[in-house]
Amino acid sequence: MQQERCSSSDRPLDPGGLLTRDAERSAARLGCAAVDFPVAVVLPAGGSGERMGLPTPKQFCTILNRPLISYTIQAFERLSWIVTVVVVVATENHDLMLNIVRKFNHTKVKVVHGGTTRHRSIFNGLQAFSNTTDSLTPKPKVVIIHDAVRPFVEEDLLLKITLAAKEQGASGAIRPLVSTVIATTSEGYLDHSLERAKYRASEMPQGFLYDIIFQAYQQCSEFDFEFGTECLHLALQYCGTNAKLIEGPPTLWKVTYKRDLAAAEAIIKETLSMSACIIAGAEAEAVELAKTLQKNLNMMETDVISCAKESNTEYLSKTRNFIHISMSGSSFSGVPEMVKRFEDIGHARLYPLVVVWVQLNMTKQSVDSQKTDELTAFMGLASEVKQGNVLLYGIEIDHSKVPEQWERSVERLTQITVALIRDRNAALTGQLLHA
Ligand SMILES: Nc1ccn([C@@H]2O[C@H](COP(=O)(O)OP(=O)(O)OP(=O)(O)O)[C@@H](O)[C@H]2O)c(=O)n1
Ligand SMILES: O=P(O)(O)OC[C@@H](O)[C@@H](O)[C@@H](O)CO
Repeated sequence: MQQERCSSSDRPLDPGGLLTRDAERSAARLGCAAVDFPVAVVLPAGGSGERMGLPTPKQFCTILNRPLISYTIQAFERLSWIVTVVVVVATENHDLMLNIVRKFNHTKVKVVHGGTTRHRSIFNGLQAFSNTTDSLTPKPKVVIIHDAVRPFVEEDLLLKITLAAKEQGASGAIRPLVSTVIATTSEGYLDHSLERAKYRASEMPQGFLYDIIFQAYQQCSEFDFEFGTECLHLALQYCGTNAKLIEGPPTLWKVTYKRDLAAAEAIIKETLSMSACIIAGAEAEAVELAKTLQKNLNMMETDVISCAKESNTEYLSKTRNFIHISMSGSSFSGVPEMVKRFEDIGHARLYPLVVVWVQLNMTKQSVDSQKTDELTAFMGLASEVKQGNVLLYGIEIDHSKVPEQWERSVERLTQITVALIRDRNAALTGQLLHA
């Protein structure tokens, strides 16, 4: 079958690195040689998240059943030129962090203990590389320091930060200020305001020649350790190294308050919903419905394939949303087979997959015991595959010879499908909705 896809030139950037695979593509895009020196990462994650106001430290709060820190780790781990990711956690969270490393197969991670402040935690992280006997933490040429609660960091920016740190000794991401900065008097009145255009917000990631930032931390004062918040300042004050500043995208923000967690979830769901694979089978009516659905799903990048066989593995690994169109009467036997293939390639390890099973009824369906049995079996299958992080939904649509009726049904099918893919709500799995 001719594979067809909708164009999606306005496709948003991939802020969480959820879809892009390797920095070499970005290196090529940036026109720069791939990184040919060792680069490591330190993710300070030893805080308690007081401003989040939740019992769980924000770095361990989950989005789609996965801790926030795992998204941040993945944003670095997927890059072939990053050797090690040192995660710095509070002692009491050591085992929790090791469980996350195991569950999500974070192979480049080394866990070390944090300190009472962010600077102390970062220094502890840097010291992990000074123990050269450990093969997992060889001393890097450049070290990237990045708050563990900033899950969205793109390959392109990381390359720019790394190459600038190599050349200049230090580099940091910045963003325009949204609010004006003012100085207050001790009585709580306005003393003066700063000219906003002259200032920027210091964000993460930041990059350093390892020797420079390690030396700065070795020299810095107790006051810096206790009250400081800026690594770039330490490099300048103690090593005379002036950081190159690089403007980053809006998605660099730090998850600090509850609203930030909701925003992060929305961005992740939006990123996961940008594409879909429609499996149509061979029946003419199913193929026709697949093509109409593809046309209607013009906000997504879609492929239509005949069946989820090995030969189409490339499609199965490219998206996390699958719409399986079956003629009524055919059981959903294709679903377990497809889910097994997902398991074999570990496709649902990091993100929940959505399978929308569309049943195209060519004749009016009677609600009888057979139908009830079918529904019960479908709910059972949905419950089973959910264990493998696959969300299985059902939609049935009655074929109609009346064009207007059929068009309305297909429109409803489109809307329900988009809603299920976007929301990934586990509570609706196993249901057989009606378009
Ligand atoms: N002693 C500390 C304090 C903070 N951090 C980390 O530094 C990053 C940025 O700090 P912040 O947003 O202030 O985190 P918290 O200190 O946890 O937040 P709060 O100030 O609201 O308690 C976070 O990933 C946090 O886990 C750390 O590693 N060690
Ligand atoms: O002060 P907090 O610990 O809340 O957050 C740390 C931030 O200040 C820091 O990540 C950036 O400003 C870059 O230095």
